Amino acid sequence: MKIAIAQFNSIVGDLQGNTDKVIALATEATQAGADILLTPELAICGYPPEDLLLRPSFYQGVKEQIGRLIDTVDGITLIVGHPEWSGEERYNAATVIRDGRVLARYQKMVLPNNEVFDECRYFSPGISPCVFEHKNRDGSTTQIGLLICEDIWWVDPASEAAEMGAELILVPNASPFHMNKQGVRQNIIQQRIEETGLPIIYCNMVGGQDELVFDGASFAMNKQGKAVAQLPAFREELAFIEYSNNDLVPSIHQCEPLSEVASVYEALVLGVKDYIGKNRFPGAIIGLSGGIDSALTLAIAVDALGADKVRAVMMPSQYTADISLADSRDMVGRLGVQYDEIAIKPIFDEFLSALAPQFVGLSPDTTEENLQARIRGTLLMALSNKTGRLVLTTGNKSEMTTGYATLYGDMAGGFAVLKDVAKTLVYKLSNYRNTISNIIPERIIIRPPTAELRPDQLDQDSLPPYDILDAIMERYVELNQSQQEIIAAGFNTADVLRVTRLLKINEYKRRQAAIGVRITPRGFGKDWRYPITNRYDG
Ligand SMILES: Nc1ncnc2c1ncn2[C@@H]1O[C@H](COP(=O)(O)OP(=O)(O)OC[C@H]2O[C@@H]([n+]3cccc(C(=O)O)c3)[C@H](O)[C@@H]2O)[C@@H](O)[C@H]1O
Ligand SMILES: Nc1ncnc2c1ncn2[C@@H]1O[C@H](COP(=O)(O)OP(=O)(O)OP(=O)(O)O)[C@@H](O)[C@H]1O
Repeated sequence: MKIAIAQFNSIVGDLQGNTDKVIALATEATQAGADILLTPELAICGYPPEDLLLRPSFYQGVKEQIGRLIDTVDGITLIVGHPEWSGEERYNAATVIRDGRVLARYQKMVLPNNEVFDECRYFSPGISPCVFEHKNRDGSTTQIGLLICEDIWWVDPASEAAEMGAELILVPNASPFHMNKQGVRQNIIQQRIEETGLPIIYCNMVGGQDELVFDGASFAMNKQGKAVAQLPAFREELAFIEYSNNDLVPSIHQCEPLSEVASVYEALVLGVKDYIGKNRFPGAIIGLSGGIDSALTLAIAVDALGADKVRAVMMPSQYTADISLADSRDMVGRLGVQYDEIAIKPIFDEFLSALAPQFVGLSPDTTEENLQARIRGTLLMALSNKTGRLVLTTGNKSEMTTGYATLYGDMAGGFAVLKDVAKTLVYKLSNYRNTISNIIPERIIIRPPTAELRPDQLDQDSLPPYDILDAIMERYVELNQSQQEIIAAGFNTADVLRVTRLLKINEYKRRQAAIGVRITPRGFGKDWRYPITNRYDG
């Protein structure tokens, strides 16, 4: 038996387009001699469809596409995921289609409702395992167990399928990327294999969907828990795996895993590519400052979209150092992107003179700093309106944590590329990208970070050193540790209180921030729901 795994990039809500893709993949797999085609979770509607799942008409559209698949797909057993409205209940389902009829339908039994998942809002859990019979070409049969994504993270669904006689388990998935996720998945599958003694094929979707990036990286493991196939991460692939003598046979698909920094870089590139592409923007615009955040954002945008779709704008003020201008020119020269320089001093001076009567007797403070950031934001948004291109914001996770960014200033824009990337990781990613080709000038990487909003300003004057800030942030935000636990781990009390206080008082900024790619187990997106009005310290 030859099983095809289609790790493909669906678009949420594009019922017809996704179904067209499944039909094309089924044709290709049939021509290659495959007996079964396994596609990802909810392949027909994309994942996560969120509140589209509350609309009855959505299910009607899905039903029509399933009808098309039943009528069209021929000569192969197709396993396809879709939402199902049955009686009073909605399910996360997968249907097995063969020769113009439905062979089996499975309703996901374990619904994830943590991290970025909220499937209990939409679906009821299924109650029956699904094992269907596959007729082999030699007349023998194989019993196949079908589970969906979260099911395989728990003991019972796989064990129940095994008890019902399954000889092989197939799992469609929509499992989003975060750092170190693939190792976790492989361990989980190995545990299920140990418990059931059955080989497992894990087919994951690939592509960006708003803040989530799905990395694909589908794989298959034999009865010994040994990988017999490993598909690539972050790109589509149709792969074939043989099942014979009651086990999966080693295949030619053996992709080496990416390093952690490479996988984060690829996730950011795919996240930008799909957000811009799937939302049909003609390109992107970035404010380029000569600092590392905008330099890395520019590199990612060019890798995602191509140089011809990216435009960089340098907007010097009286505080802009000569090296900031020189390094910006150097970088755009290396990349070949369209580059403009717009001086903001005349505009800044006009604002200050308009406000002079109101500011009499008041000394300069962050007001003037923020004005500069807001002038830049206004100019970038004007270019966005005129060209249709999306402004990419450049703030990183350390800045999002501490509120070190200006509302309607450098926070103005549609997609925050580095929103979940700590500043220390910004450096690692920049160095990594330069190992592929040297596009970020060295001085941008080694100079101390500065907002250049007043004379001789350095980030480190306002914030703890980034290695300390980032470590406290990870413990508090991602690991849910308390202030006391972080202090007990050896961090300076004043630093811990400062970072956690800044985090708390800047919740309002995060609520108004653009979405961005999630690359950690806990980003400031779907999985971060803190109250703004909040008296809790701890
Ligand atoms: N709880 C709340 N709910 C709703 N709104 C609230 C609020 N608290 C304040 N606000 C509003 O927000 C305003 C303050 O926010 P905002 O105007 O953004 O200004 P603010 O946070 O005071 O200042 C921006 C900070 O970011 C730094 N910065 C700016 C630009 C770039 C960079 C960089 O290096 O990347 C750093 C800058 O040096 C400064 O320290 C208040 O005036 C008030 O109107
Ligand atoms: N002179 C400038 N020209 C164009 N854009 C700018 C300029 N200064 C700041 N920006 C925009 O505002 C963002 C915030 O930058 P700022 O320099 O204040 O802090 P930063 O966090 O150190 O960022 P970076 O490392 O990119 O400089 C920049 O990433 C850039 O997009």
